[in-house]
Amino acid sequence: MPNQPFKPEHSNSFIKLWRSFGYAFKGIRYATATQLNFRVHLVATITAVFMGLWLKISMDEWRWIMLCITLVLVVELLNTAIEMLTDLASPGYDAKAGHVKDVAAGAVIITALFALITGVIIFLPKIVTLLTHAA
Ligand SMILES: Nc1ncnc2c1ncn2[C@@H]1O[C@H](COP(=O)(O)OP(=O)(O)OP(=O)(O)O)[C@@H](O)[C@H]1O
Repeated sequence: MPNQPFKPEHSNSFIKLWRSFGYAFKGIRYATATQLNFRVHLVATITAVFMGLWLKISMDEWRWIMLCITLVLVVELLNTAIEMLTDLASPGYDAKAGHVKDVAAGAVIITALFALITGVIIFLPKIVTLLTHAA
């Protein structure tokens, strides 16, 4: 039926919950397949986790790294959703549509800078110590 919101049928609440997980992972798979930026963030995430294990960072430092990873991935997913919604609502040129995308991109940059600075603060002194001891 046209103009009716799509609502899949659910026989019980467990199946409803299970399907919600499925839709969420479908969204993450879609972002991974279509968004280069999201794939770059995933590579950065894996690199940060391996560096954390290699450099034996403290539990407190792990908390900061996990916060950065979560923030960066969540903001990138929201940015992707905003971009897609903007393209749906405004397929042609519209200055406001451009501003919407620019503002969302601004949120990604701020989060990525926060993650970068946190990573430098945590990892750089340990790498310098390793290198000076190796020399
Ligand atoms: N409909 C539009 N009207 C006006 N300006 C737009 C429109 N769509 C995009 N823009 C401008 O072009 C920029 C890039 O848009 P685009 O949709 O290519 O996003 P992107 O950041 O390159 O993301 P991706 O490459 O992941 O799709 C936007 O930030 C905005 O400034």
